[in-house]
Amino acid sequence: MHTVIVYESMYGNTREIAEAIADGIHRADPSAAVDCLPVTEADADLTRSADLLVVGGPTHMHGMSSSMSRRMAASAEAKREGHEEAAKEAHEAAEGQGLRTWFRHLPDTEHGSYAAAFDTRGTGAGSGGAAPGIAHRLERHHYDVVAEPEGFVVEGLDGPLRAGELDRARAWGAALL
Ligand SMILES: Cc1cc2nc3c(=O)[nH]c(=O)nc-3n(C[C@H](O)[C@H](O)[C@H](O)COP(=O)(O)O)c2cc1C
Repeated sequence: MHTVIVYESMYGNTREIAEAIADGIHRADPSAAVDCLPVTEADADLTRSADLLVVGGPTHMHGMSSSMSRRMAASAEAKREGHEEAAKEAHEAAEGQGLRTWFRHLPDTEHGSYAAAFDTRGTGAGSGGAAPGIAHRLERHHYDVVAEPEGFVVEGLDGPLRAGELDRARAWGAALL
């Protein structure tokens, strides 16, 4: 069983959730091969080799990020004092491709692979979520989406994650197997 986890992250919270999901899969099946990598490094050969493809990103404007929302995220961070390192990372993420572009180049799966989608999102009731849009795109590429799209909560625009979300991500990952 080979799992590939692909994430987009401006401030690092979605990356932390992705790594916790990988950890949960490892704990559930120590023999499972798990690759966890940013969307800028996930090429077609790797995704083609996956039996299970897990994709996640931050919620921006109620859905998946766009090049505009990623630029907004980078400039919001640049205005915050003491956040120089985070602002640099957000700027680099904004310059690179996001999940929408990545999906345009994702080859259809040829052997009916499984998939799942997650996002990070704010605490508000009407926060929306990126995961339904991600799941929809996975289905369009003929993936068999095996779990309800899941959202993990961040406390502020740039985090931190709400207490308990990393444990919940580990459990969610383990339940995918
Ligand atoms: C431009 C922008 C728009 C956002 N819009 C929403 C939103 O509509 N709903 C929501 O729950 N969170 C929203 N957020 C908060 C993000 O979900 C949060 O920054 C993200 O989960 C952090 O993940 P990351 O650290 O991986 O980038 C927005 C953030 C930015 C920067």
